[in-house]
Amino acid sequence: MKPYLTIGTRGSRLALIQTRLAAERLQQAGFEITIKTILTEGDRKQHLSLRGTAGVGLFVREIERALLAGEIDLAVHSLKDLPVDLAPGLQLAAYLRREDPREALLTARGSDPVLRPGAVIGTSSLRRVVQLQTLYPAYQYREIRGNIDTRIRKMDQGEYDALVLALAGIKRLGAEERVGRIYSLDECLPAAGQGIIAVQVRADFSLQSRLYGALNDRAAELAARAERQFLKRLGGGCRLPIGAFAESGPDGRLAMRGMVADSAGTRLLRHHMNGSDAAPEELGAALAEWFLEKGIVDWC
Ligand SMILES: NCc1[nH]cc(CCC(=O)O)c1CC(=O)O
Repeated sequence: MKPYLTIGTRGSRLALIQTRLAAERLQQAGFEITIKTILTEGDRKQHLSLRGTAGVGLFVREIERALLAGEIDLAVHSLKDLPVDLAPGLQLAAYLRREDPREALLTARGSDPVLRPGAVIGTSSLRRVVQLQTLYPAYQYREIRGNIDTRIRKMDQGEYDALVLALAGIKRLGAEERVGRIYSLDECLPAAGQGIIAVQVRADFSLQSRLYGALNDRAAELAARAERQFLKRLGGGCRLPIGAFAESGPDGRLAMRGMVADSAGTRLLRHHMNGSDAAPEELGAALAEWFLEKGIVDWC
């Protein structure tokens, strides 16, 4: 196998940091790495609302096209931005160790999370709004677009009093000093795959197994497979706010929680189940089944 690999990634600062994490490990494993940045439709349309199905895969399709065309050998993604259905012929070969999956509140001063009633909190995620608005009803949640650095700048300019963002991205960007508080998983379940970096490749068993050996974290893989199966079973065109988090414990156990709400947040269900790390997809599917039996399809 050739020791040269070209990695494709989005060009955002976070995407490049994540790609370098993977690249350094591959260099240690003896590969020579070139990084190629790819402009995606999502990057071009930063200002548009990505809520609903319109946003699915916007950050991914051009990268998948480059993979299929052989312009790159692997792609590094934030798993939560990857649609459950990858382009035909492409697969995930490895999952990097999960960064903290929780959500964080960022304020301009970082240390002071006490906000006045009516404070404007920027988030683009309905999943975050429906979970947080019942706990913190005094705040106004307003949509915000752009990559993380752009969002922080908008807050510093006074457009927002605070932001809710994935702690994983904040940590990787080294912006922890902005974090005013961290929401527990009981307060706000993350998006499926949040905090996990995934490596996508063409079907090529030899490259896949070498990437798996050099990069894969088993706990992240189990969580990713359970959480993505949960999404897949709930999916089918209708985009309700969905949270999911799976964690492997002792004795081969896999524990998972899920949250599904309607888009107004008036109906919100949470449930958890245990399964086996020998069958992460089964656990994700069983948990999804519980929600489907509650009739969430009628919430679409
Ligand atoms: N949707 C954008 C996105 N994709 C990945 C991350 C952060 C890193 C991660 O969750 O792995 C973010 C920013 C955010 O949601 O705050």
